[in-house]
Amino acid sequence: MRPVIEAKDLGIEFYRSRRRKMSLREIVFKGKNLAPKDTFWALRNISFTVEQGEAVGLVGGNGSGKSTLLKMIAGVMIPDEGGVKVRGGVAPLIELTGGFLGELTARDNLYLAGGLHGLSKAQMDERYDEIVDFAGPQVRAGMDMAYRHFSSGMQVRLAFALITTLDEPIVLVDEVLAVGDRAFREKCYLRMENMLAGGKTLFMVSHSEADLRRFAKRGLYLQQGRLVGDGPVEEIIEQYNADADAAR
Ligand SMILES: Nc1ncnc2c1ncn2[C@@H]1O[C@H](COP(=O)(O)OP(=O)(O)OP(=O)(O)O)[C@@H](O)[C@H]1O
Repeated sequence: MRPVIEAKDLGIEFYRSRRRKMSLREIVFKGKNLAPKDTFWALRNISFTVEQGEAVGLVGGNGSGKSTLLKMIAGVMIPDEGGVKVRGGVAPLIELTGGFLGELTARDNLYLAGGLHGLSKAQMDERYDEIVDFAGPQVRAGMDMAYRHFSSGMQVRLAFALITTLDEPIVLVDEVLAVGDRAFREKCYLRMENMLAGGKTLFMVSHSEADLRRFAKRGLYLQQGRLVGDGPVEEIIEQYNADADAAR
């Protein structure tokens, strides 16, 4: 079977700071910015494949490139080198805002996001109650409010309820789950287990060993933008912990 995610020599370069303004002298004499390009590779030479139904946990220190990798798989960031092929749609929960628009009501955001993932208004009507029930009574009470007035926990509740209700075969989950309260996290865990049992592919970022052990069979380990580990999740956690201990 062909892999559902196929990253090949993936790389992305970022500016460390905003490009500085050109000086008058540069404009007059050169017409171009003489400052050296202050960039770095947030990710480079990243290659891996994920098969359908796999549960992969991505680990790495702060700033190692985890969220950036998720965004490239989701297609919201474009690599500067190499590429990532994704077969089948992706439902990403990668930022608190979940790509939702702050000025629109939560309800309009749901329909808009559903539409982006190929669901018609009638299909969203059918799923609306299931999504909002899962998100909880506070969210239901706020569905006609501008999304930006939602607390961060409420935002995650709605975004998680939505992405796990879509039909997309690949689900990406960033650390955002940590924002939910305990009762909600437990509901999310059950839903993630059901999704995996149903054959969906899960790609998650987590700093929680318990979560990684519970959901991921395989681990990928990023260190300063390089993929330094790919194997059974238990071994990857050990490798990551050993490096963290050595760095202390
Ligand atoms: N749009 C951007 N422009 C410039 N630099 C960026 C941009 N997005 C991320 N970075 C930088 O790229 C690096 C990787 O960031 P990323 O958010 O992917 O790390 P992470 O592993 O998810 O970190 P954390 O565990 O703290 O969430 C960091 O140095 C970050 O400052």
